[in-house]
Amino acid sequence: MSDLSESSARFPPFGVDVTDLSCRRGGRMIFEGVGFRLGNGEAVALTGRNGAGKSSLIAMLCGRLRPEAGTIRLEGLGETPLTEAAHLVGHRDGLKSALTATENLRFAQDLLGGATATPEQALEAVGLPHVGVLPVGYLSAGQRRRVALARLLVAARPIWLLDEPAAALDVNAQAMLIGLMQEHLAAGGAILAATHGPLGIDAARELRIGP
Ligand SMILES: Nc1ncnc2c1ncn2[C@@H]1O[C@H](COP(=O)(O)OP(=O)(O)OP(=O)(O)O)[C@@H](O)[C@H]1O
Repeated sequence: MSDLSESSARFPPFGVDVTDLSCRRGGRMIFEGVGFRLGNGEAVALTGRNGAGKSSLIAMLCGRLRPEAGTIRLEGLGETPLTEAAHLVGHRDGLKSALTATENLRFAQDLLGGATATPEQALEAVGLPHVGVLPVGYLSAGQRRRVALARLLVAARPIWLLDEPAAALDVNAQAMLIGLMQEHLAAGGAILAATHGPLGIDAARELRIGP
């Protein structure tokens, strides 16, 4: 696996401030009064039982779901909105099955801007140096997840929002993911990750939502 630390961005000081956030879906209150702050070098492990609202909270941070109440503010990055400061690796990987892994990553790079690693470097970093030419539809679940994670590396964004990022990953790939998260934190990035297991980042704070 290649070391991307030399190409990692150094992110300027920033903070995401979430205050008194409530979520209602399908007419039902999912959570209320959630608040936290996330800044440079910080990781939050978002936990809670199935249906507690973890994916919904991430969707709110991405601007895909409107909060019932509360505020989400990004400070320190000038006019950049949170939607452009954050990378999302969600439940659905968002990859196009007919395109190769390399093409998917090039597409993501063009879309997201802020190019850092090349698609080839990113695939090597996630332990997939040989699958770049295959349509993503041919890849295993764990390989697809690795390609989705490689998207984090082809465009520099300070905030990573990860929804169960270790899903489908084998033990080696879980260690790779922890390494990528550590490099991102060391570069001054921040991570909020919904997880049902340990995140593998010692300094991560836990934010538990729901009952
Ligand atoms: N589009 C929707 N319309 C109505 N209710 C929804 C919708 N999407 C999700 N919900 C409900 O919102 C609640 C929270 O769902 P969410 O996916 O955020 O939970 P989660 O904590 O991520 O769960 P899991 O651990 O199972 O992934 C659930 O009760 C779910 O059924």
